[in-house]
Amino acid sequence: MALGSNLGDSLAILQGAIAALAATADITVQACSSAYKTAPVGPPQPDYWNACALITTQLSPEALLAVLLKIEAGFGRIRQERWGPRLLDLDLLLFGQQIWHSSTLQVPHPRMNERAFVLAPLAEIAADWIEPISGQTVAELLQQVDRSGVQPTAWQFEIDN
Ligand SMILES: Nc1ncnc2c1ncn2[C@@H]1O[C@H](COP(=O)(O)OP(=O)(O)OP(=O)(O)O)[C@@H](O)[C@H]1O
Ligand SMILES: Nc1nc2c(c(=O)[nH]1)N=C(CO)CN2
Repeated sequence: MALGSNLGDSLAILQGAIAALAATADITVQACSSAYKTAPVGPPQPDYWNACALITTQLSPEALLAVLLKIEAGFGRIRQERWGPRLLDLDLLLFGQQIWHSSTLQVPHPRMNERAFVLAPLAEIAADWIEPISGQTVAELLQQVDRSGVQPTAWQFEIDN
């Protein structure tokens, strides 16, 4: 899954979101990318901090989405404009090789293949994962996008399940 924040103390918020996931029953955080500083895609807004986390869960994709939305709300996520700045954004990218299409949930995330701010951190922890619609690995997808707006950093997140 993808984490993003461009309001408030973003690194602390992302760390808090990881801790909230680890503290959720039925969710184990297996790995986390380092933090990436990324230029905003979409309306002019502050730079983002982005990361990706690899989790295992017993939850269904829909139940997992509900957890993500609850954690976002817990950090004061106020939905103003689409693609506008936010304290915390949690997106489900892949759920194994499953493909989901409902009114509230599309997996794989429909815009992940064009987003260097997603693919760069994701390739750090899941380079060999296959995106089931294109059949390509995360590493291959990353090769196909412009990474100029994505800056890796040495910032590591703590994981304590
Ligand atoms: N894979 C997914 N991960 C997270 N939310 C999803 C997913 N698929 C659909 N959604 C739906 O998207 C809704 C809007 O999410 P949000 O406003 O955060 O979009 P966004 O993050 O601004 O834009 P984008 O979807 O391009 O990242 C959520 O309430 C959720 O119901
Ligand atoms: N750099 C960057 N740009 C974005 C991001 C994000 O996480 N990082 N999220 C968006 C809406 O999901 C829109 N634009």
